[in-house]
Amino acid sequence: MHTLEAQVQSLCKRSPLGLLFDIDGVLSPIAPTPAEAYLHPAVRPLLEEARKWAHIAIVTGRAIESGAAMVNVEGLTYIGAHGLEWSDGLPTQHTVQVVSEALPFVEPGNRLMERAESALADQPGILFERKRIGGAIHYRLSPDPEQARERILSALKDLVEESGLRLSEGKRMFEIRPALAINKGKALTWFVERFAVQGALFAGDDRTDIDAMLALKPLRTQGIETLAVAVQHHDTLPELLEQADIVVQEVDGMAELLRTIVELLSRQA
Ligand SMILES: O=P(O)(O)OC[C@H]1O[C@H](O[C@H]2O[C@H](CO)[C@@H](O)[C@H](O)[C@H]2O)[C@H](O)[C@@H](O)[C@@H]1O
Repeated sequence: MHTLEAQVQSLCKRSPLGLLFDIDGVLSPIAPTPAEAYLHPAVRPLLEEARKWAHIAIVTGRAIESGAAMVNVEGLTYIGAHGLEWSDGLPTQHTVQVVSEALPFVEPGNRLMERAESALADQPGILFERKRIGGAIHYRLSPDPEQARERILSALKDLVEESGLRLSEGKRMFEIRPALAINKGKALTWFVERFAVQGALFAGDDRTDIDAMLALKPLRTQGIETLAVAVQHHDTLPELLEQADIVVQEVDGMAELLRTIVELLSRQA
């Protein structure tokens, strides 16, 4: 069994190196609402250092503009909406590319969010987060989260099926997404190919991050060294932990791991 340190050391020797991070629950502690979430204070300076030696991607379920505004480091690849939106650098300074297959879902996604807002208008503690395509329906602030979850599911099930979109689930929220085979796994594979990286680390904490962890596995057969990092919280899914090579505790643990990576890379340089 390799120690965490040995695994990280071995990965950091690979060049080019790719480091890919989810945001919420990984670089940013979970907050009551999306707008209240902020980057862990140690993370920004560490990413600014790490980008000197590695290709870095921020792979988030948030709309790209929202995720990038939180991280706010130039020179990284920003990938939003689970792989649908891309930007080479901060979207305030670079063009956002939207995956072309997703464009026909813009209007249906808007309509579905409108219908969801009407259908759930009387449900307390629900927050609607609009995105370019579809959006998220949060129930973290609901007085009875389990009741709210069931109510959202039953209100949306038929609407979603009729619309050609799909529902996915995250922490205390549902997401309306295009019914396309584009996810964080696809995004990770594209990023690895694009920069021809020989080592790739992905860190995630939630259900949609499992796609990215699974996408690391076939890379190993191509000789690419990979590391799947699970950031564990009280509510972490066992399915995510099963796919992880290493587990760190909470966002503090992630920040510590990032510090270790930066120290290793700077020593090598
Ligand atoms: O892929 P991620 O970067 O982890 O994004 C996943 C979703 O994160 C956000 O929601 C989650 O974090 C919020 C702030 O901490 C929290 O209030 C909410 O309960 C969580 O589900 C974001 O708002 C979503 O758009 C992302 O899809």
